[in-house]
Amino acid sequence: MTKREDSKVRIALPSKGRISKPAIDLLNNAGIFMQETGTRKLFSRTNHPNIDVMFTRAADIPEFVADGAADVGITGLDLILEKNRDVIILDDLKFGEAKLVLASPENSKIKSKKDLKNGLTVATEFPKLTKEYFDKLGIDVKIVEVSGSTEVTPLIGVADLIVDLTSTGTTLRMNRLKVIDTILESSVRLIANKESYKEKNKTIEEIRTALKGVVEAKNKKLIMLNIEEEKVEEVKKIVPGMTGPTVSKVLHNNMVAVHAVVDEDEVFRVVNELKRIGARDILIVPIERILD
Ligand SMILES: Nc1ncnc2c1ncn2[C@@H]1O[C@H](COP(=O)(O)OP(=O)(O)OP(=O)(O)O)[C@@H](O)[C@H]1O
Ligand SMILES: O=P(O)(O)OC[C@H]1O[C@H](OP(=O)(O)OP(=O)(O)O)[C@H](O)[C@@H]1O
Ligand SMILES: [Mg+2]
Repeated sequence: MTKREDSKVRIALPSKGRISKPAIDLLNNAGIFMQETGTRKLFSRTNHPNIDVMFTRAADIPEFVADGAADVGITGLDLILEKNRDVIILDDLKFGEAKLVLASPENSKIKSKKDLKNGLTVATEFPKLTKEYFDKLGIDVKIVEVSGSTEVTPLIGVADLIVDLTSTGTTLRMNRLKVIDTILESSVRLIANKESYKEKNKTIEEIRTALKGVVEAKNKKLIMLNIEEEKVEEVKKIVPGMTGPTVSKVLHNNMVAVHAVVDEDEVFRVVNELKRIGARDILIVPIERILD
């Protein structure tokens, strides 16, 4: 495919599957909105005249970005490494977290890595990563490439082992499979075409910054409270904040208002500790973006 000549930045997004909606939501939260929507749309303009979007299968995105059909793309690290295309990985977008694992049937003789031996058959959608894994171990296996439902292959006698993605572990359990080893920890990445990254650097960096701001804010809350001025040092110990909490004077009394960013899973502890030292009017507010 030849490289597009225009100066627009085209973003390749997964058209279906589990990372499609979160990828679109991420762009929207970063202030980039598709103008044309609909399940069968392949291209869309956005609210930014210099950015457009292309929808394609997640597995094809590394290829389309490498050959310049798109300038940047959003897809899983598993697919980026499996397809082995020459792209720049810009950022971890911290969704679509899954492990690529080697698994065997619960009743199999292969119970751990040390039971692996030459001649086994392994079914997978990831032949390259599977081959690299076994090559590293110096074990010669037969790899059967499948395009889905990998977990049933041991049950129907097609394979001794599988290499597949798992997140909750439900599919493995349902098919009576157990994990022998983790080959890769994957999540969704922002990738760029090498030439585009040079030629269209300003717009690509703007997109990257906008997305990063949303990713940074994801598991964070803004905490706001009022407290007596002399308690500020105690507050600082409880709420470390990003670059220290912001403290501002409240008129008419000896109170100060404190603002700080807190990890979502710290909120429970922080609120209880703040209340204990006399904090009042506590507000916990969602954050849309953090730009440093
Ligand atoms: N169980 C999972 N949990 C989290 N992320 C996953 C999981 N399975 C896959 N992913 C991530 O999502 C990417 C796309 O997988 P998904 O199965 O949604 O798309 P697809 O295979 O293109 O679509 P479909 O399965 O509908 O044909 C994977 O490459 C991986 O990065
Ligand atoms: O650990 P779990 O949460 O059970 O997830 C694991 C399943 O998720 C993926 O399949 P997906 O749902 O994308 O369906 P697919 O096989 O049609 O791609 C993967 O291929 C596993 O089958
Ligand atoms: Mg799938």
